Amino acid sequence: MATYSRLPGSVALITLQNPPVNALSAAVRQGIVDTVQRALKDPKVTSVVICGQNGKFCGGADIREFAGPMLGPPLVPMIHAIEAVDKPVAAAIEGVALGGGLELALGCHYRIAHSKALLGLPEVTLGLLPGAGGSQRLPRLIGLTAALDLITTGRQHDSSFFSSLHLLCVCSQSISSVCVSGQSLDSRRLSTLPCPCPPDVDSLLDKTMVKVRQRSRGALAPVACVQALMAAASLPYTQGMEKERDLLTTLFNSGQARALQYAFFSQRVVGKWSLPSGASWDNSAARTISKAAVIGLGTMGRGIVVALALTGISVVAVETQEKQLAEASQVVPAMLQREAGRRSLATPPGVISFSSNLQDVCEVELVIEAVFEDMSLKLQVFRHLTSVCRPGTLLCSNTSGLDIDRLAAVTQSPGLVVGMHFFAPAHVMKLLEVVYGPRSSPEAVATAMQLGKRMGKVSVAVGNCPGFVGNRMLKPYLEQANFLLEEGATPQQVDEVLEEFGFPMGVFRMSDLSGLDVGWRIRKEAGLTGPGVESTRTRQGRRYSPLPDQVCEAGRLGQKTGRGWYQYDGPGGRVARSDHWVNIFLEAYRAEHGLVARSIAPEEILERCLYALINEGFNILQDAMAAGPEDIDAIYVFGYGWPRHHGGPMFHAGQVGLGRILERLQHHHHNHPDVPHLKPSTLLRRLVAVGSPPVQKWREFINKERVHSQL
Ligand SMILES: CC(C)(COP(=O)(O)OP(=O)(O)OC[C@H]1O[C@@H](n2cnc3c(N)ncnc32)[C@H](O)[C@@H]1OP(=O)(O)O)[C@@H](O)C(=O)NCCC(=O)NCCSC(=O)CC(=O)CCCCCCCCCCCCC(=O)O
Ligand SMILES: NC(=O)C1=CN([C@@H]2O[C@H](COP(=O)(O)OP(=O)(O)OC[C@H]3O[C@@H](n4cnc5c(N)ncnc54)[C@H](O)[C@@H]3O)[C@@H](O)[C@H]2O)C=CC1
Repeated sequence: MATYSRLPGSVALITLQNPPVNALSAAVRQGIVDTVQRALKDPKVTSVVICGQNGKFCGGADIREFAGPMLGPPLVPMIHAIEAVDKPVAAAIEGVALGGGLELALGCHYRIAHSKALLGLPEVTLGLLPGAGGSQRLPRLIGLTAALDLITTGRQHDSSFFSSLHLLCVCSQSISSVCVSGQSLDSRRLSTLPCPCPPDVDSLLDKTMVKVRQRSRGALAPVACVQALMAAASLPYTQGMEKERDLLTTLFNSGQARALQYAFFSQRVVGKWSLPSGASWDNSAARTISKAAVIGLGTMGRGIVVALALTGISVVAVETQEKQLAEASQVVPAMLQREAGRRSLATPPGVISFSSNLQDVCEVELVIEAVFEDMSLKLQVFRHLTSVCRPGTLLCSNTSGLDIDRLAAVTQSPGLVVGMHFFAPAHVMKLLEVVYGPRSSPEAVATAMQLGKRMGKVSVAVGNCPGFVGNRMLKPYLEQANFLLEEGATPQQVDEVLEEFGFPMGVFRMSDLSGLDVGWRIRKEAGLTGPGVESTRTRQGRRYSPLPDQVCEAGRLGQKTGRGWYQYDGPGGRVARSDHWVNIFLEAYRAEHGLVARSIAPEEILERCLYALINEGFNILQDAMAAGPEDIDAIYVFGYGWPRHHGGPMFHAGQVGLGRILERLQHHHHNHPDVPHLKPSTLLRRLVAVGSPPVQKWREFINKERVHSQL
């Protein structure tokens, strides 16, 4: 709702009230319409101020209402009516003015903001465009060039940024006084202004269109945003608004908008974690960490040190290899400086000390181990840590998938051991899997989750199983990609199909970037390859492709060696080019194993890679290794480049139709009975049997089925 009060004198104050962010629900919109009418009718009122309760102006349209029928007064005529009134209306912005909130402010005649307020039009991130006049009013106020950038990226900025664009009349530490009465409002109605455009407007629009198509392949909203701004640049306001409405209607009814809105809420759902034990975010206290240590300063350890230091935590960084230590002590401060600059932090706040002696971690409150993926080495490090650290120190491992319980078992306090699985580069990637074992205490989980949040990560609590959630699902995906090569595909063909779907990189380009030795080491650790293991296409009772092992044996470890599934300009090169060597190698491999190459359709490539991964997601939910589909989807969107406009693998399964996924898995499993990952999961079958409920209902269904022992 919105409340009305008369300030001493002649100012009417309208306060939006809809905690936590005063979103424009039907009730708030009705409140605005009613209170503006009241102010107009009151002869004593000469000006109106609109503000938000609890120091927040408005977080935009109420996203929760998008799923139901539109009730209450529509936003566009409401804002238009405000702009048309003959008493000056000012928006007094504190906290946030986002989306529809900023559009409301653009309909007001004046905008003043607290210096710490955050403003922006993030609709594109929800699969929409600023459809309450924002795409037409903003460029008329700040010019086409700046509006294109803001609307197509959805970026949010503080008041000083918007002051410099003349969007705000006042930006100060206090917004208690506004004096706007007695001046002509003609020039204050943004819909009446021309849209300032640069001389090369067509070229600007063309270039922006190319850029947005490259940046988010297959996403509809950024393209529609550019089209709406083209209309603002070339059409009168009324026609521009018609274009805005048409584009918004198309977007609003698209699966992409539903996917992106689901992704918004998933990110928040995973913060409200709960464990099978009943421990959860609201009943488990977290410790605040101020001193931490990182063990092993390779690829991951360096990034983790930077991520910790950026939050103001003092870090002891330990590395046993002299050369690695010397290199890290040069590289890490530079990485820290660069990242602090990128985040506009004046000076990196945390203090880092480098050491080759594990004894130096004795004073810290939390340790993150990031040594090689080798269980016996990790056990040795954990034994050592438990003997040198103070009692009560949290011991965490960055392992990609090894058993956290085994590590916990060699320590004095198994309850204080959890996995903190970062993603490379650890100071940049948003995802953190927090891995709990049966003995991990709620306090340890809560502390790791909160530490992740402090580092700006999306932290997801996951159970302890090989590969945890993300890598466990990646395994069948990679496996299918390798099988497709055996059957006749090339790395480029597979990558093109996956990139067309929206992944920033196909599976082979991604593997080259991560380093092919990472998986090789894991397969060796699992006894699947290495000296003494026979080079057959069946291992441990199931189909196995030795292709990636043989590529590594040829010294091709990906970008780092300048050769992998592709060739690069040299070690560390970034541009992937197809490599004749790979084609010859694949032909020789197929001949050796009596395989006849066939032409494989893009649909088969996509189905086999994605549905095998999704099927494992259902197995993970069934095993209670993830609390719900949102957890899996957040992991894939934030850690594995799953295109956000497809919501995440589990959401995508719902969009495709669970019946269809089941039918295709059955088909592929029939053709490849020696691939257990293609056998449809029991949970998937159960969901189809009960009529394929929407993804939002799965958590409840799974819990019920578990109680009745159906899973
Ligand atoms: C605001 C934030 C920056 C706050 O961040 P933080 O403090 O970190 O808190 P959070 O945990 O993120 O959030 C707290 C809490 O609030 C909930 N929440 C936040 N924002 C919203 C919101 N806008 N609506 C509802 N709920 C919100 C959040 O979920 C949390 O709750 P919890 O989940 O229970 O924990 C940050 O939250 C943020 O960035 N929020 C999003 C801001 C945003 O994106 N705003 C834009 C919204 S879209 C918009 O405004 C759209 C438009 O302007 C277009 C006009 C729409 C017109 C209507 C549709 C008409 C359709 C016509 C065509 C169809 C016709 C036909 O079919 O025929
Ligand atoms: N590289 C990746 O993309 C990811 C790796 N991981 C995991 O992170 C861990 C580290 O991986 P990377 O950084 O890639 O390995 P890396 O090989 O780049 O670095 C490991 C470092 O640990 C050091 N080290 C070995 N034993 C040590 C000891 N006893 N004490 C101190 N330092 C020691 C090594 O000298 C080396 O510098 C592994 O468990 C890996 O599975 C997790 C996520 C992603």
